[in-house]
Amino acid sequence: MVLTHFIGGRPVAAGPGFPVHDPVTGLVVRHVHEADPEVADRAVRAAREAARDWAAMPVGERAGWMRRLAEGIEERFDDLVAAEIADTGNPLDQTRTLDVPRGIANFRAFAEMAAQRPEEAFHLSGTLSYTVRRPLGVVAVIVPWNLPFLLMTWKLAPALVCGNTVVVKPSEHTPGSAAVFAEICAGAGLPPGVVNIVFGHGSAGQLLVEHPDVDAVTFTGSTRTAAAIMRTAAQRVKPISFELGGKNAGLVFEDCDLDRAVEGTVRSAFTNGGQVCLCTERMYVQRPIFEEFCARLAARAQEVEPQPMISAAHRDKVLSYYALARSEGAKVLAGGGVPVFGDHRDGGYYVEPTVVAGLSEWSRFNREEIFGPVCHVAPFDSEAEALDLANSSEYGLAATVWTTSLDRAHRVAQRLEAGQVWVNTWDVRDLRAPFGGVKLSGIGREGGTRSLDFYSEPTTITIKL
Ligand SMILES: NC(=O)c1ccc[n+]([C@@H]2O[C@H](COP(=O)([O-])OP(=O)(O)OC[C@H]3O[C@@H](n4cnc5c(N)ncnc54)[C@H](O)[C@@H]3O)[C@@H](O)[C@H]2O)c1
Ligand SMILES: N/C(=C\C=C\C=O)C(=O)O
Repeated sequence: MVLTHFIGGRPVAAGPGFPVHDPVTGLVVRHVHEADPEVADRAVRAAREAARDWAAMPVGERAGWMRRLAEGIEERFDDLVAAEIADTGNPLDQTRTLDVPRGIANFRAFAEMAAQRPEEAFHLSGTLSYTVRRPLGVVAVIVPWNLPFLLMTWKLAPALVCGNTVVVKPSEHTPGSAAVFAEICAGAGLPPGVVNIVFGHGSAGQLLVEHPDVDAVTFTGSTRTAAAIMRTAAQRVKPISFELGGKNAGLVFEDCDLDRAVEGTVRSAFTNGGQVCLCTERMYVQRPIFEEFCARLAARAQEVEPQPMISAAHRDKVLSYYALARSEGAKVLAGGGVPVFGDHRDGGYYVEPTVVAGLSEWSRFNREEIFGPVCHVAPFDSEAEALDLANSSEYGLAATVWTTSLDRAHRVAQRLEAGQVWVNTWDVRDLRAPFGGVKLSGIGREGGTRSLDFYSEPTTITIKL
């Protein structure tokens, strides 16, 4: 069975098929149709045809549709979990407690935020100005493979509730949960054409970005791809929202709760095999506790259950950084290679959770996003030095600070060049808060009213009273 596109509320089997591999075993888990220009155009046309009626629907009614989609996700929970695991090899626990539940949370959160959002009004010299908001129109939603369902629904919920229709292009590595979601949309009776899903590689995404009838692009993925999308979108000055790569820093001060700092770093460095844009790849530890922190993190890294990389190519990329570290004289405190299981997983794309030290700040290892279960640990002496080290990156997505000093927590967090700073915790997400990165980590913010601002355009109407 080849996964079909979902256009105008119906399955569409068109375009050549391509294989998707199970990262756990390396075996082919499914085949998917690749969208060609005709398929992409058909999907955009279906979205356009549905756009007027969907935009005209009162926001309260659209919020009701978001709640129905959340119910549909709940009803198909196990199918979504199975599809996500088949494509990503993610652990069952993570998929059941994070990946799929966040899909439900995304739809419910944006249903409430949109339905309750006030409009603005201003009195001035005998006039009243008020705002109304209109959707952008047809939005291309292009998403990556690392948290496929979470990230797709993070974009879909606000885009839809604001009255846009969408054409989604999931990653070529992880089509399964999007295909189940298509069935959920059809099962809920969502008006045909409101959600369209086309599969394929980057070229399929490019077809959407360049399509003249796509009004805006929302993208989560690598900074490199974003640059290509930006060049294409620039031809028609399309609004873009970018959630991109990171090279996130963690600052561990000597006054921290060391148990919490070590456990928090185990999570922030190794969750999802380090394949989360928010993961920490650069750790800076105040010198008095540097040796103890390294020893404890290295010991814990050896207890972490290895998780597969999404593909053989990505596994090889991560291993190339392990080799680079060794070639540059790094001290490998834990991991650094490929785990041997002696079972079916030996055909998969696994790497060892790894901790290294002793590399220059300017090593490629410490400058480039690796996107694997690995971090480098370096000492620092002063707070100012720690901030300079953390802020030296071209990226600025997230950071963590470990300290028991309230003054230091606020002072340091406010000086970090990042879109999100966690203090004594990691990856706690309030969906109402702005989310996104600075520098090479993104353009714009999503989350809360920021998402509603991106997915709709205000008109100011001024009336003589
Ligand atoms: N900031 C965030 O919230 C966030 C979240 C998850 C992942 N990421 C980043 O995503 C990257 C990993 O994901 P990835 O490897 O799938 O990224 P990627 O950029 O290779 O691909 C992302 C998506 O874009 C599509 N694509 C590729 N080339 C395209 C083009 N020229 N035009 C249109 N679409 C194109 C891909 O098919 C895929 O669907 C990492 O850099 C990670 O940091 C960021
Ligand atoms: N966008 C979000 C997470 C991004 C994860 C990056 O891999 C989210 O939690 O809403």
